[in-house]
Amino acid sequence: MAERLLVVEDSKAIAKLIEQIAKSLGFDVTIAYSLAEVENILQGGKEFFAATIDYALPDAPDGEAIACVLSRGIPGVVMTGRMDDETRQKILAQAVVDYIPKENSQAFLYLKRILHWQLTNRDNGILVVDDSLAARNHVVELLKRRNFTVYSASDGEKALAVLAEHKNIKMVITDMEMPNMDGIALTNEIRKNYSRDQLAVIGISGAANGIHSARFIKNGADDFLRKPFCPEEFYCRITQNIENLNNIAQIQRAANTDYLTDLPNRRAFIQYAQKKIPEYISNKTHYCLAMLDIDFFKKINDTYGHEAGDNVLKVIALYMRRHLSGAMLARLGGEEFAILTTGVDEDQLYTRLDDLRREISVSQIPYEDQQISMTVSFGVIFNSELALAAQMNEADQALYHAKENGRNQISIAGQD
Ligand SMILES: Nc1nc2c(ncn2[C@@H]2O[C@H](COP(=O)(O)OP(=O)(O)OP(=O)(O)O)[C@@H](O)[C@H]2O)c(=O)[nH]1
Repeated sequence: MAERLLVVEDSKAIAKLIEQIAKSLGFDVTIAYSLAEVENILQGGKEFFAATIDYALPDAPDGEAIACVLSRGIPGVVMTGRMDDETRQKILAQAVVDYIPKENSQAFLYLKRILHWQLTNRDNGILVVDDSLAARNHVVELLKRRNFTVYSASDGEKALAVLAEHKNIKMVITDMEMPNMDGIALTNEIRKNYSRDQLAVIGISGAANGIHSARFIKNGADDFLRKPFCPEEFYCRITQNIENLNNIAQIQRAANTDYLTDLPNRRAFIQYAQKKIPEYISNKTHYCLAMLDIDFFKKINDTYGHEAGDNVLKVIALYMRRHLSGAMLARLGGEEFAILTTGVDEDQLYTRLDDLRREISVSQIPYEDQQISMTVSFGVIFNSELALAAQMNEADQALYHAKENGRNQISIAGQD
């Protein structure tokens, strides 16, 4: 269900603009043009995910609407035409998500980013580590305002336990001096298991000189904040580090994914298989590595066109996902796919592959006013202790035999 945004704004033109921005992010929008309307709407009992609040309204010239909205527990972003320091201080003294000076069109682009973050930040876990309850609570409260999922710990040792338990944590904000394990030791421990691509660490210290910031960074932290810090600086650093991580994750995903089928690509398959196969061997887990190749795919392209061929590749990927959930499925390139999967025994693994083969062989893919039929062949190797490259080679040889023997069948490596 769409989240609801309350837009408090006396200018109809600006309210319309904010409404458009919010709708582009999927919000339902309610507009209030005055404080009286805000009170009226809030009495109606509707739930609001967040609000944008114009600082000056005809019946609330001095920011009175801010307190009214915040008192209902609605996170508020203040929009203001005033740029003076007194107004800024007055706004920041309240628990607002942010304030945006309405200087130019950049203000509305920034508002869009803020609203987007409010929606997506809940997927980002942040762990706050500080032995001082008051300091910890202050940081936790700032993060909650921005809708992050927040965890806390009172020292480095407890922090490591929380981190191990919650896989959604993307950032650790740690104080320097703490009993049991201080911030530097914690950062060091974290870096033994989590790379900077996976987890950001921000150090905090009250020390007047810069010695701690340098130590934090040299021990693997990504950034540093000196106490006391103002909320604006805090949010800028948090957001920048989280955005960096998300950008890296996006790039990594793109580098490991086949654009057409959205399956892992060859590189991702090899990386995964190289890690998993030794585990299967040492745990004596039954597994197989299989190559799947579409039969006479060139003919499908030649008969129906390349676009129809692309569609066939996508459908094959769908069938694979449906039949082999939990398996590593990849498109190696062209019309060749790879499967790495575990099972109860060889028979069960074989049956699952054969079910997939059979379903594909009776399926028909509608294309324009025609139906495309297709079959696939498999080469498979079971429970091999060979190196990955050799196993892939064996499975390829078996696939070659399946093709030679008439296609639409499974050929097992090592069997004639
Ligand atoms: N539509 C489409 N075609 C592709 C893509 N990648 C490779 N192909 C085509 O896949 C076809 C593969 O042809 P062949 O290697 O001769 O194999 P085949 O026709 O399936 O014959 P067998 O494998 O022997 O059954 C070629 O025509 C490629 O152009 C793709 O991403 N999309």
